[in-house]
Amino acid sequence: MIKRKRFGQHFLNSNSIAKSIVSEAKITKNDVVFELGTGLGILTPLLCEKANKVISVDVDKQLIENAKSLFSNIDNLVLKSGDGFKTKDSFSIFVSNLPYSKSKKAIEWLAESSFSHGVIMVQKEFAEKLLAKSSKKRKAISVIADHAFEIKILSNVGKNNFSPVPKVDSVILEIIKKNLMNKDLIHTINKIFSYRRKTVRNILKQLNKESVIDKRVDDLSGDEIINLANQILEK
Ligand SMILES: C[S@@+](CC[C@H](N)C(=O)[O-])C[C@H]1O[C@@H](n2cnc3c(N)ncnc32)[C@H](O)[C@@H]1O
Repeated sequence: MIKRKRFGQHFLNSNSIAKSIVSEAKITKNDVVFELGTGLGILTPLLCEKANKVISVDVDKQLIENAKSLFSNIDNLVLKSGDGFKTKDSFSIFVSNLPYSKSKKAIEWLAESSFSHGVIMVQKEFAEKLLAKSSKKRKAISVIADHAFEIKILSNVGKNNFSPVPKVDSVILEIIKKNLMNKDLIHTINKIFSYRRKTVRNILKQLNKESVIDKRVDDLSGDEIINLANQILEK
């Protein structure tokens, strides 16, 4: 099977890590689990054992065909090929070893989606960005993630647990939904960070609004950035 780099196809090869991801997801028989990226299906049957229903999507048709024949005897599994970020399905728990190039998109999409909690595997550097506390390291995605979720590091995963071996190590995170965000708010937070050297007064002036605050974006707390974004969005 050809592994396609552009789809982030580094498959987990450790059954014990797969088991611990599924156990950390705290799935009950009332839950609908959404798995983004079926891959070779290391997590999929384990999720089905715990859940009422599992919807597993992979952008790679070949992988879905493969999973359909492997898991034809599992009756609470729905396999779909396509872009998982375009799903209209509702779910209570999200589980994914994310394709790393789509991590930012995944966090923004999850911030807009209504669900209870999830377990995700991300590149170590991306996890550090999400959890960055100092304003220098903080990015728009750190503020979005902090507003949308409570995030806990569950464990570190070395690169040798994947085939083919990627260049980077990974981290497993628990994400618990705190606030539902909309597209406009997410877009505005990203916009604010494109002006990070400017003061609040100057940012708002540019948008025909007023403020007496002379602090720069880097000097604002996460909550202050959310408030500023909401002020910008006010009609
Ligand atoms: C890091 S692999 C993980 C696969 C498997 N869950 C595992 O743990 O080994 C990421 C998977 O996501 C799939 N993928 C990439 N972009 C996607 C998208 N937009 N929607 C659904 N699946 C996607 C890739 O084809 C790949 O199978």
